[in-house]
Amino acid sequence: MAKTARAAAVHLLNEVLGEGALLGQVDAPLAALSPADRARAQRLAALVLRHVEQADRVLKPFLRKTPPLLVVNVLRLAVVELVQGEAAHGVVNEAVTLVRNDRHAGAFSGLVNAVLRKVAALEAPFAKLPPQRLPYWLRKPLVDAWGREAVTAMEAVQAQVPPVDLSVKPGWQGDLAGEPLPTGSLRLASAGQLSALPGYAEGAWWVQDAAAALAVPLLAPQPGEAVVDLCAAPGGKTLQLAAAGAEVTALDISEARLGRLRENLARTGLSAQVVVADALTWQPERQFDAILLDAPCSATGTIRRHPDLPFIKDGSELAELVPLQAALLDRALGWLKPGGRLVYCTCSLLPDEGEAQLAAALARHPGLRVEPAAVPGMDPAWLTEAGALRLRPDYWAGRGGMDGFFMVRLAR
Ligand SMILES: C[S@@+](CC[C@H](N)C(=O)[O-])C[C@H]1O[C@@H](n2cnc3c(N)ncnc32)[C@H](O)[C@@H]1O
Repeated sequence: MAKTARAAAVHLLNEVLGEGALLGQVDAPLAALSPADRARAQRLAALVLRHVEQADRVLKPFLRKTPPLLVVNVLRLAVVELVQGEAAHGVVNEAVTLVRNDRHAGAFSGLVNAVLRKVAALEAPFAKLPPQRLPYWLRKPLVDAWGREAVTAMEAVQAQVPPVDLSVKPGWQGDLAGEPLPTGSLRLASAGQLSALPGYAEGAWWVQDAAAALAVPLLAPQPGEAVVDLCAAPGGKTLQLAAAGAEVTALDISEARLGRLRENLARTGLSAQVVVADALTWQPERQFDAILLDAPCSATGTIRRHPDLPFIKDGSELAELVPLQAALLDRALGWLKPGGRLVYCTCSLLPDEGEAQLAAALARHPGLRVEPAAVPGMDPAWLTEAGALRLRPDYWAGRGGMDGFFMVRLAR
């Protein structure tokens, strides 16, 4: 069992890079740690995942053969910490101890010591290296869609620790230091312990990426309107809909994820009717003024917040996701009242889950039309030719970027 944050970080890396586990779903290595050390372990693991490629390039000249994964991950963590300016003796000593204490890797402790002393003597070892590249299966379609320069800019943003964005309940007068973004979110440069911030206990705000927060303004829910949020959990968009005064039905197939949605509603004092169901078979008893379909997707727009994704996904799930998105959209369109509107969105950078999905839906549904996107604070450059919003991590790069999203408002 890991006794220090660094040891736990190495175990987390072993699970992600060796077993293909999602970083957020690995708990065992964290079990014996204090909350502060758990957070540090997760932060360190995420930091390494943002720089695996550079760390490996720095290490390569010093390794004749590739050591076992645990040793490699100890070395990667140490390199990244040295680059961050951590004191060399502490970093090197703990790396050596971690390896020495491992039953299978103990013999490599001398190598670790020798390699890290050489790395510690280098000046700014990452300075001339490009940001970590996305894997080929993802990079290729992104370069085809957005161009090489844009993809490099996305990779540069994905290498940075992202800021924390909050959606604040309308009318809250509390005092929270942060950068008010043009679209209404509040951006915190360094969040620290969120639950200690003003307004947390009274549920005055919730964490939600600034790009994710645009789908609800695009739908523009009105007080008293009947709105269904399909694929609602964990509920960031449900909270926005409820805060706008809509009568919200929040549906999701996952009971576990809806548990988090219920907690979020309870903390913020907002209300919604919660339904556990498969949207492909659910039969609503009414039609809706507005529908939000935040469809399951590759989540490739969220890599800046989830640097583990490029290492565990291979694009194979798209073969199921793309038809599922189309089926959900076809079904949801049938639940709109005459004159109603639907927002379809995905946190994906891939046109197959966005622009192409829209074009196919317009071809399948004669009479369906796009209502060109207009949300407060939006940059006209985000608008596609078809009238949808294409949001990318490299937008607002100087401010810390935003998650990648596609969103479109449809009516018929
Ligand atoms: C992108 S996430 C939704 C995020 C959420 N809208 C938010 O803002 O917090 C997609 C959700 O779709 C749900 N989902 C996947 N397939 C579904 C289906 N057939 N019916 C209903 N929900 C589904 C997943 O459980 C997941 O919670």
